[in-house]
Amino acid sequence: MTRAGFVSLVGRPNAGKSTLTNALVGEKVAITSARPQTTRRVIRGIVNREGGQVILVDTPGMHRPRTLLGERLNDLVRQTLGDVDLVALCLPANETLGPGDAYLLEEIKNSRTPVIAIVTKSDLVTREQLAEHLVEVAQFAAFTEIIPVSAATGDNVQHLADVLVSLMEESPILYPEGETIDEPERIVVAELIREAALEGVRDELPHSIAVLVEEMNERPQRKGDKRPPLIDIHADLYVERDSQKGIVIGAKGARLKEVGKAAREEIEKLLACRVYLDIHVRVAKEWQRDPKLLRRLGF
Ligand SMILES: Nc1nc2c(ncn2[C@@H]2O[C@H](COP(=O)(O)OP(=O)(O)OP(=O)(O)O)[C@@H](O)[C@H]2O)c(=O)[nH]1
Repeated sequence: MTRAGFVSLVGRPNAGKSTLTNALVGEKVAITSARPQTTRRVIRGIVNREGGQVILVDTPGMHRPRTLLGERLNDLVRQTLGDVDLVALCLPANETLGPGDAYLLEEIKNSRTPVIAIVTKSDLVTREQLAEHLVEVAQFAAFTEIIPVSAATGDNVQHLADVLVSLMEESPILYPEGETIDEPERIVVAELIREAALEGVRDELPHSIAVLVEEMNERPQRKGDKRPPLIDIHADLYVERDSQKGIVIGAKGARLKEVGKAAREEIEKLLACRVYLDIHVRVAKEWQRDPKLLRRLGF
């Protein structure tokens, strides 16, 4: 008999949730970033082990809602918590426990879902510091399990995967094996473009970029052509102000060209195909407060 179920990784911004999701799934599905609050969508990865399967839900970082977007994010987090079999609270080994963690823990308790602690980024501290941190975490709440892990070095990642599976209910596997992404490709592609567009200009454009993939079509291939299929992708990149449009495009379009190249390479890796990528930069004033546009952007 196998075990299977849904697990939600939660934690304050930058706790290492996306990186850990990638390490567990073994493929780039969630978008990692050196900056907080970039994971805007619930992206699932599927972990297959001998004993069963865990479907990972990567939740956005919790933060105080400032805009409509923020409110939706927090709704999403709450909705996710009640919907899963297990919540794993990610607590970075190199940071002290804080009010943010207490707030999250309270939210999890309200959802009545079982909770374990994952102490992330274990490679960033000494063994002594890690031991001290584990004691602190044990005193913080009655976790079913506390597991230290490093997504960067891979240390303990496989053990964590086994523990997650062992905590699931007995169940047949929920998704066919080999399937690793439970997310429309367009959304993942949009995230890769957004990530490339933010590279190097995060301070100037904190949360002001959104990407919508308008079209994604495979070109008919000539008979006998052995190359990977070619996919045409047309995407709109939304900024809030004209000045931001200038930043994204750069002098004579140089920066947008680089963004397009970086995004294209990532998309080609992900989809194992060739990509023709066309990005249009548009100004949508206050898009974060526009419910209609937010809905179109998938929030
Ligand atoms: N040294 C080290 N760095 C890590 C590890 N895991 C994540 N990081 C780094 O920590 C930063 C944040 O990681 P993310 O995975 O984006 O964090 P997140 O919790 O998904 O962040 P949000 O999207 O803001 O919610 C990135 O710069 C990662 O490279 C780890 O195991 N070791």
